[in-house]
Amino acid sequence: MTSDQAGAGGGSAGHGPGHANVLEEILAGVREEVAARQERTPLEEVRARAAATPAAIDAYAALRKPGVAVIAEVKRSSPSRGALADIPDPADLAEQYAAGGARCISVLTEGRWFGGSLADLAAVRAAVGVPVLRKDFVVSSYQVHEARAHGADLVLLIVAALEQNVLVGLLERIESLGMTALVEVHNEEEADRALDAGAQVIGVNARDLRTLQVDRSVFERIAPGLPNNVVKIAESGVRGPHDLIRYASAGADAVLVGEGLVTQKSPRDAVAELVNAGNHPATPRPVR
Ligand SMILES: O=P(O)(O)OC[C@@H](O)[C@@H](O)c1c[nH]c2ccccc12
Repeated sequence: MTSDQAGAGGGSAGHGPGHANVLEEILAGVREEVAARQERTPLEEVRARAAATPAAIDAYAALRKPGVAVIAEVKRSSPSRGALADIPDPADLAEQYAAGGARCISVLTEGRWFGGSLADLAAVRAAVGVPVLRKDFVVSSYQVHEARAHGADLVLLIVAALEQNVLVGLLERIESLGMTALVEVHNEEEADRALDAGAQVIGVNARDLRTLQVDRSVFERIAPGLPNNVVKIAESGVRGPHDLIRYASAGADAVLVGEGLVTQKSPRDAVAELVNAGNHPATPRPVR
């Protein structure tokens, strides 16, 4: 077993009874949590809060600036690795990321598996001026309105979790609220579905959410088939500048990094090291 496969429950992490894979198990829990929140706070109330929130930042423009962008993630734990870091003050961590030059901050808001919350999102939003991503398993427009109400500029949509018509509907909802959708794929078929849906920002996750295995070559396979106007984000498996440069060589506009930052003594310095590698003249740039 490699270190990427180790963690809570070992190789069978997350395979609960009645679920074909980890993603299905997470989604079942998320649907329950969303229903419970919607009982407490009706959609109309969340909509009103979203409407009263300052306008979203243009994340597409931010991610297309020169140099490989670093998207730094606030991540306490994960199904594959278990507990990663305490993070008592997510706003402080986000400030360190921004000071290190992060172009964007990703905040896990899923609670059961990743230890995140919407309160973390709001705290990070209040602390930094760069775009903020709601990283969660979004399956309903209720969650999109929640994202905006807590200050998100970007919302993750995972193609493997969504029927095509739902993917299209959620993407339109995200854009209608002035936000940007980060559409996550893991294979060619999902990439085609993301493009068909109109995605402008596509994340290729090296981790298969069904099995939790990491394969960094997935980005190299999929990225060359994406049009130049699409922002290409390499997600997962960045442990240092070497991985960023490898992803950049395959056309990455940005890398999304969680574990490789939260486990560092100085997250600020760790981000700065990646940002410097992404700005280095020898680091390949995407062809426009
Ligand atoms: O910790 P890593 O290997 O740097 O990975 C970060 C990010 O890619 C990962 O957290 C992630 C990518 N897609 C997701 C979807 C849901 C939850 C988490 C994720």
